[in-house]
Amino acid sequence: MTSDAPKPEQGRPERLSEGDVLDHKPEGWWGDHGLIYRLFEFETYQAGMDFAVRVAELAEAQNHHPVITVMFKKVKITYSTHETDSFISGVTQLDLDGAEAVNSLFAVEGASTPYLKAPPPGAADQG
Ligand SMILES: C[C@H](O)[C@H](O)[C@H]1CNC2=NC(N)=NC(=O)C2=N1
Repeated sequence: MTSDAPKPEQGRPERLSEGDVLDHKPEGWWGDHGLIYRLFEFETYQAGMDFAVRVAELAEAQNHHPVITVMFKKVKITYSTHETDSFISGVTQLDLDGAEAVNSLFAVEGASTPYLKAPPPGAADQG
């Protein structure tokens, strides 16, 4: 008897379980319902917009594109993978890699752009 369940799509990234996402999500990111996301705060609207542009450049370089929501002095970045091995969108290693890269970008920008609000000391270990 052959199973009629769709076979994992060859060459597409594996959709991770919720548990794997929680275990491996980068510092400061939240994960649920097939998404990971983080809210970044800035001193000005323009600083947030500048950061959003840098995230877009990163996404193009990685060919992996998050949803970028620009608000007043806040930017929300949300990653999920549309084309997974299981035919439905969800979190894959590509999203974890992207989120890690966005964290590095924020850390660097924080160092060089006075308008970015660096996380308060000790905020990192609040997950
Ligand atoms: C053809 C191109 O490589 C694909 O459409 C890429 C583009 N960027 C992407 N971004 C995201 N978030 N998920 C994808 O599955 C995806 N696929």
